[in-house]
Amino acid sequence: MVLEIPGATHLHSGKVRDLYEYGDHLLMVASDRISAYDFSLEPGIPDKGEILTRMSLWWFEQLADIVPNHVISTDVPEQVAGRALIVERLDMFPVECVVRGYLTGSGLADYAASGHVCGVPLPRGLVDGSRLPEPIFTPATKAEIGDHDQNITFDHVVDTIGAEDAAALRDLSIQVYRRAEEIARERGILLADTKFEFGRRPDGTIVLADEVLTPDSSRFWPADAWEPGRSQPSFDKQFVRDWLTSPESGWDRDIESAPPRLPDAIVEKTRERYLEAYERLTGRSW
Ligand SMILES: N#Cc1c(N)ncnc1-c1cnn(Cc2cccc(F)c2)c1
Repeated sequence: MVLEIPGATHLHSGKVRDLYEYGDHLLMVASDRISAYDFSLEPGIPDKGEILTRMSLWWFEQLADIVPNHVISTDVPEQVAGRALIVERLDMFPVECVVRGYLTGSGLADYAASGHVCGVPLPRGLVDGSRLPEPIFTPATKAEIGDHDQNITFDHVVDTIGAEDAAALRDLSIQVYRRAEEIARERGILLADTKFEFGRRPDGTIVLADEVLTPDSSRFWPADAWEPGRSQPSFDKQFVRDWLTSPESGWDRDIESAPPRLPDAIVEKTRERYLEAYERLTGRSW
């Protein structure tokens, strides 16, 4: 459901966020929607959009010394107060800048098939959840709605945007990941991987855009439950995943039907996990 927002023209909707033209700028709106197993679930998680917007803002502040960002203002229309940002309109690079510090998901699948991820060779013997010797840049192409991003090689990025910008995005992405991973780990959260989007200003400056380092753009794992060799619990989505895959939900993931509505208890526990992630990372109380 696209909101009618005075002064804003709807541009694009993702699974959990919406983008609007807003004068000379853009309005990026985070919904309370949550997605799992490639479905947008019902109901939304109360305050999720605001919690993740505040988290993203906090990260932009922590990273401002190493990379400029696109945030212009938080003075947004009343309808989306707290869960939207006015951002600078940039010329976006058509690359999902993924950095992985741990091996799982599509990275693990590529590694199992080839010993490489996005053309990057990895040591033998790694398992689900293994920490990588060094964080790796594993870019992807932006998928169409409903499709998965496609992992690509660095050379493909060079062919797409040129060698200078490709190297700049790689180096910036890894530098930002390293800083964020250390901050999160000190607070008991493992930043397994994350996805950045960058754009360019008319003067050529490369700017960190989109949302950053939220549980929607990253894998957040509780550090005290980390155990390589199996699937790691998600910091924020594990209650949802466990309920959906339990007999109680009656959902059969294999027949690709839409999942049932989440029970209130699961919604509330999930809201508390987003709050816990926000308060632990930022040190700020909600
Ligand atoms: N951020 C940013 C941005 C910018 N600062 N300038 C120009 N374009 C974008 C832009 C275009 N698509 N997206 C992804 C996106 C974000 C939010 C909600 C969505 F539905 C989809 C980002």
